Amino acid sequence: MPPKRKTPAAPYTDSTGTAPNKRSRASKPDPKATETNGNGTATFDHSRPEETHGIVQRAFYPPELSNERCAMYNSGELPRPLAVLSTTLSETKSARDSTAIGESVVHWFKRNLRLRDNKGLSLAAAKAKAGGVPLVCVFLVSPQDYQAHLTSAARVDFELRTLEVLRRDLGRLDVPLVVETVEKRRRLPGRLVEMAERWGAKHVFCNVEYEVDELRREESLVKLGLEKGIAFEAVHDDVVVPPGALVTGTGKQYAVYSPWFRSWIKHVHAHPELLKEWEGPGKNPSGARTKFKTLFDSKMPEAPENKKLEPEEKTKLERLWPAGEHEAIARLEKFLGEKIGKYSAMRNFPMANGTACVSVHHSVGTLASRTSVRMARDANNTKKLDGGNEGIRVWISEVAWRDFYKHVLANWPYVCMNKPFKYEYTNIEWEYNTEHFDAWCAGKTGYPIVDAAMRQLNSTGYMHNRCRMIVASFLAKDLLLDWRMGERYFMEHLIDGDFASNNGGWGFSASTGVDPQPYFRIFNPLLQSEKFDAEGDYIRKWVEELRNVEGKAIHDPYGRGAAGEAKKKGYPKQIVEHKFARERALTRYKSGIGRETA
Ligand SMILES: Cc1cc2nc3c(=O)[nH]c(=O)nc-3n(C[C@H](O)[C@H](O)[C@H](O)COP(=O)(O)OP(=O)(O)OC[C@H]3O[C@@H](n4cnc5c(N)ncnc54)[C@H](O)[C@@H]3O)c2cc1C
Repeated sequence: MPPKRKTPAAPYTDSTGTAPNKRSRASKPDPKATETNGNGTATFDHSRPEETHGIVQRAFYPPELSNERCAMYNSGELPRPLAVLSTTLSETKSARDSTAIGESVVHWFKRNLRLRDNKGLSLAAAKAKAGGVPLVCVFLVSPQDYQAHLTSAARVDFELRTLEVLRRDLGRLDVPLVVETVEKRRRLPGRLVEMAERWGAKHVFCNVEYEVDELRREESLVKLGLEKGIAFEAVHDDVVVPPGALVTGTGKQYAVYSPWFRSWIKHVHAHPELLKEWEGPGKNPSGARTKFKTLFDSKMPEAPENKKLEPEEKTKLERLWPAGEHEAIARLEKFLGEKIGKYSAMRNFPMANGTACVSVHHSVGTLASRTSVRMARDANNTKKLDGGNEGIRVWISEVAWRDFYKHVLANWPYVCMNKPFKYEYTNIEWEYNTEHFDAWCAGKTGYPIVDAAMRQLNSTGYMHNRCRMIVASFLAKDLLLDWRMGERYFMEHLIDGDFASNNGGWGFSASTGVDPQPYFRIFNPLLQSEKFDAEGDYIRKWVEELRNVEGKAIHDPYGRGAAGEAKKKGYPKQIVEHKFARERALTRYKSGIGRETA
């Protein structure tokens, strides 16, 4: 039975932020509605804030993991899901390798919605070609996965638009793309195997996803497949360097970015094949269209009801974020040709338009990070990842952050179970002030830079990286709200929502993640505003109430002589005072760390 709680479609406000932001209230689950989980058993614990505030989604998951179990993942007493999948793949290798070709080969698209440079697809196409059989492609829409993973309506829409492009491109090669909705997520592996059987396929390929649910699903598919005589292959594609490949001198996984990045560079230079471009699929044998006629004719499903955008939101996002891999490559080429040289100098200024804006493509997989890194390397005069053009070097190091957070996710899987990387920080006593949370969501905190950023997110599904850091720090440190509420809000609104990068970014900003900086590094929102939006243009763009405010008053209208104008336009006063909030955060963090788990 599907979970009862519905996550409403994310509304997109205009730049005034005055459109009713239903979303912020709706993000808090109705306790009554979550009494029943996906398995039909009542498990909601009203005494636990992480449940009442929708951080742990009991409709899909067990209660918050204990610190003791986190420690067991670290000590190896509990096996990591990626290790379990790898073991199953190696134990079944000979059985899979000796599986006969069948009548077709299947590629299962997930977050890799492109033909170009797609490892799983390339291997599937090569297998089909060698066996002289058609390639058949499939994408399964899973509404329960969208809910469990808090996928934003903007992203669902982007995915479906991308699938249209993919289907058109595959059709030109006489390759069918079947897109089908599977209502119950538990049914998904069985449905995929049924489809393969129906198409006479003995080989199914996909690219690995590193979230725990997905790794476990892939592992079950390897076993289930073999029971039915089907070889299921899951390969590394979403990262440049597969998780686990980089270890410290003492054989441990890196938990700090800088040494990890030096090791990443060395590894990629030593293994240039990691950046090789995977060949795209060729044309299917003649006869594929006749044999699979019904598959070519199948209809594209609509977004699930609770993930539908309003028509005007849809039109706006289509214009802002055109879908498909051709658009992704065009954006990347434009950035490499025109902007990358100044990336290092401009990347921190939200109004500078100095970044690539390709995160949605990396996230949905219309662009492989491998492709991005290779193309940037080739544009460098050293033809290497380091040295040469500073902008290129720095941009590659930013794309590498994406790999880094996937490695963190694979190596510390409890970050995917609502626990912070520093799990001992679970015990910090957070505020669960819903008025503050709602003000943050709606961009009405009285801190113009925070409000501008939140309104950019609510309006476009995107926020500049510097602003993501500012608003995340503000939520966790100034409002002292449980950072996981902010993490959730981001996932429900970002078009580029990616679990690993989002969780990593929030952990970094809340000092609960893989950041060697201590918790007492607290952003001052006013100083951040003055430094990164010195003229206030970003604020004026997004906070309509302050459009007429001139000079330095834009950063703090009530404190710098623009109170009359701000009040007249209905702009709120600061909901907390930074100095007080900073001291409160320092005290709470200090006393929370080391406290015994409840
Ligand atoms: C609190 C917080 C939450 C975030 N949530 C997400 C998220 O859900 N999805 C997401 O893709 N990024 C996330 N980021 C990272 C970053 O903000 C975006 O990737 C970036 O703003 C995308 O813009 P761009 O494509 O112009 O980036 P560019 O600066 O051009 O960088 C190129 C690419 O490198 C990768 N990248 C850059 N910075 C980071 C980073 N800090 N972490 C991981 N990858 C990075 C992205 O894939 C990006 O497209 C988050 C950061 C923070 C601080």
